[in-house]
Amino acid sequence: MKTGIIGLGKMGGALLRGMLKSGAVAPQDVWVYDHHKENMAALQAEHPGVHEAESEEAAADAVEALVLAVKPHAVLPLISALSEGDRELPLLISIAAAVTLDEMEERACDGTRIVRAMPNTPCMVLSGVIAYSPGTAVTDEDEEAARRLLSGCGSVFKVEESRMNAVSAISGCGPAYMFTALDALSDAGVAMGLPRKTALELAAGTMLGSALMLEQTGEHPMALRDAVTSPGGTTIAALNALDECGFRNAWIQAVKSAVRRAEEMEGN
Ligand SMILES: NC(=O)C1=CN([C@@H]2O[C@H](COP(=O)(O)OP(=O)(O)OC[C@H]3O[C@@H](n4cnc5c(N)ncnc54)[C@H](OP(=O)(O)O)[C@@H]3O)[C@@H](O)[C@H]2O)C=CC1
Ligand SMILES: O=C(O)[C@@H]1CCC=N1
Repeated sequence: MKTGIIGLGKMGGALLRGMLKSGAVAPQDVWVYDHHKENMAALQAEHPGVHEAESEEAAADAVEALVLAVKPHAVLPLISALSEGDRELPLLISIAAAVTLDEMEERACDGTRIVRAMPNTPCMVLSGVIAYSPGTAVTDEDEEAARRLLSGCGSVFKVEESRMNAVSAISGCGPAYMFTALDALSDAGVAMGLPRKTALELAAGTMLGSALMLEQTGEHPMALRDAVTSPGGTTIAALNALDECGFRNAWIQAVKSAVRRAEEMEGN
């Protein structure tokens, strides 16, 4: 399917690279547009054949599906601009946090098909998590097309739009929590005398392995945790210290803060 993307920043770049790497789209079927020429040049160097559109409108005219990967405050003005002259738009996939389907549909011509999605940066390595909600004009065929495109980059989940801020706070922002946890754990290793590189490799390998183990065994995380925790041993001492430092509460407060921030951003 001919696919476009407007905004080739951190998330748009990660998503498109994932789609290209997985073969969900072929380079010659891709049109990109970003204010920053260097973003397009970098992508074209990696994936020769990708077309550089002359403008946002040109990208929209060239494709069957168009991903809007601009910052949240830029999404509605972009949809208004694209809709000028009653242009019939391709299937739009917006990945902006805190911009609702209602707001987007209001800016577009009647019948514009819009999917709201929330990906995360691991899409770049085909291990993303992508949630989506279809807008009112989206057909089953559109939904299937969007799923096909996105599923090249990772696991795709359909969610109620009312859940999108919570999803965003878990999986959209989640890589930032994981990287912070990895840095903290490797710092701890360095504090205990390990070389930085070794500490980070141990921490990252452990995070990856634990996530795979959870996925592949289907066990509850606490059952898997118990298997590590020897009575009177070292793990329970560490877990006790995490509890004393408010570890679980810190995660809950982090997610609540992200949701609150998304609510503040909505309508702005
Ligand atoms: N980063 C992430 O992990 C995630 C981000 N998102 C969402 O993805 C969207 C993009 O985020 P992110 O990639 O981090 O942001 P970036 O700022 O890295 O990327 C946005 C890019 O789009 C460009 N741009 C803005 N407006 C236009 C326009 N009208 N035409 C062409 N290019 C334009 C920007 O240029 P300029 O800087 O000049 O405006 C910039 O290069 C946001 O809405 C965010 O909520 C969703 C999930 C995860
Ligand atoms: O920080 C943000 O607002 C965006 C949305 C989810 C991840 N990054």
